[in-house]
Amino acid sequence: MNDMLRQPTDTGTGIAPLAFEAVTVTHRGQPLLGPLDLRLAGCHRTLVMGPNGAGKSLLLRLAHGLLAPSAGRVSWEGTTPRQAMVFQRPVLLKRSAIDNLTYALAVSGTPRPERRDRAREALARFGLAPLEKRPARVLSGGEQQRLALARAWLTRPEVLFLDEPTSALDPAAIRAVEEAVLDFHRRGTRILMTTHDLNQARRLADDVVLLYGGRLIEHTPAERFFTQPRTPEGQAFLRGELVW
Ligand SMILES: Nc1ncnc2c1ncn2[C@@H]1O[C@H](COP(=O)(O)OP(=O)(O)OP(=O)(O)O)[C@@H](O)[C@H]1O
Repeated sequence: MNDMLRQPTDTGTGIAPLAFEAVTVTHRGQPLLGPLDLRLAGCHRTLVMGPNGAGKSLLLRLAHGLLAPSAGRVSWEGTTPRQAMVFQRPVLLKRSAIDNLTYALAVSGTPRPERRDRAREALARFGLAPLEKRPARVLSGGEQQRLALARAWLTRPEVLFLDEPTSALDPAAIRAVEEAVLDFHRRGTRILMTTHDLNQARRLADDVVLLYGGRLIEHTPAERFFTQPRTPEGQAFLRGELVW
């Protein structure tokens, strides 16, 4: 095939859109989320915001396929992309930092001779080189989060989900996570991330999804959301007045 005609692989433009259609989640007959419709396309950084209990984590878990909707449909409009998810409290194996990474590489089919070098590169990239032999579970919160990001980095996800990845971190660690998010995006990864931090959302978002009481209130370009939110709920949220 002529190279000029080939779809670029590093811009994220080829990532299948993700569609939520009339999606609801109920628990013992009680509605938790929806019904909601949402479509995420392109290679954007979408920040999901809303008060405690609004349904942000549910939305991410649905998107990543960790939870099935009670009704409606969550589907990729095309080839299901490679995905990774980073949680507020990282889920790490009871092994050394480097072994957490070589294990992920083994699972993703990387030949054994390449694994250690690639894991070391990722550790260095996330400032963890001196800690490679340390048990992952004794790392500090910020170090664990960087290890989780390093692991995600190695799998070259086309879509990265992050659920409140910085809520327990100090300012330097928060900055490291935000820089990593920008690096993923520069490499062509679509980002879907929840946060409670308005300033963080201002720094990172291309567009904002606002949830409130399990309902999708608005999905708005960031520039517009932070200056002229479309809804009264959006306006109240920015004033810090939207509570559960
Ligand atoms: N497995 C579950 N069983 C029952 N209820 C659940 C379950 N998971 C979530 N919920 C409820 O669904 C609602 C939305 O939860 P979710 O975790 O998505 O909120 P959130 O917006 O991420 O909140 P926070 O900002 O506090 O993390 C909450 O009322 C929660 O109690």
